[in-house]
Amino acid sequence: MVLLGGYDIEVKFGGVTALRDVTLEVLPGKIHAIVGPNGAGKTTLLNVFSGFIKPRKGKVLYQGRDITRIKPHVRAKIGIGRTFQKTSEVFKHMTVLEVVMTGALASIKDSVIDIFTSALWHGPYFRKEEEIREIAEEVIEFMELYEYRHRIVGSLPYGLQKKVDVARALAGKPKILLLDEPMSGLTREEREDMARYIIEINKVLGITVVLVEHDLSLVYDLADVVSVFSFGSKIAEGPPAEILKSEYVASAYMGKATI
Ligand SMILES: Nc1ncnc2c1ncn2[C@@H]1O[C@H](COP(=O)(O)OP(=O)(O)OP(=O)(O)O)[C@@H](O)[C@H]1O
Repeated sequence: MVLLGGYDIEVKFGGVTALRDVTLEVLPGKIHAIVGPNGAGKTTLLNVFSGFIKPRKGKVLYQGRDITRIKPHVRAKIGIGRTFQKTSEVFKHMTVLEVVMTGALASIKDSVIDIFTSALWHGPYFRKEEEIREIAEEVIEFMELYEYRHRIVGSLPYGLQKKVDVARALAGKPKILLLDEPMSGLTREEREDMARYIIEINKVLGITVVLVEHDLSLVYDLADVVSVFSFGSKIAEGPPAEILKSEYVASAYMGKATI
């Protein structure tokens, strides 16, 4: 059964068609990479999956349910987590622990902490905060961020900021994690480190991963399936060993290195 699927998706920004009749199905347990040149529509598709962009046409199904009109925070609650290309300005001023705790809020059943209730009776409020902190601490441990947990995110090197964003998304206990270029701007060593976490997230935690990535050699090593986008359309899909060697795909990259 398909875990998350977009069907005949069309997105336009003014005169620009960012996605044209795109259908993409993500199977559970896989690492599904999305590649393509700049402006191909990769981030737009992640935004459609996570609910930040509503498609003009088409629908999004999650575990067989139509979620096309469901808001991003609700999608996070039902198991669709995501990271962003850039760390948000808000998160930059918070500590690592605080940022990861905001992610954990999504995994708590009733995450709206009711100030009124907490003023009357401290029990539920503190239990929830404790639960949130526990989830955050677990994820911080998993991502090996312990020594940085009280550091302000904006003061950390870029590679660590990317790790914090992955940790924030993981704390929401997603069933599927949408990673938007988690390795861009990282050093070779940091990229290898991030690749290791992605494998662990998938194999150890059992989380399905959708990975938007420019580095084709990493995709070759990591992904079970790769979808290639060009000018808003999906032009190829299949196992990386087959797809990334095709002449057609190479020409879509217009001279960019393939494997
Ligand atoms: N908010 C927006 N307003 C206007 N145009 C947009 C917006 N977001 C994306 N676009 C346009 O839609 C097209 C697809 O963009 P998108 O960011 O999805 O591509 P991408 O494949 O993720 O590229 P990159 O690899 O550079 O991140 C591009 O032409 C882009 O300029």
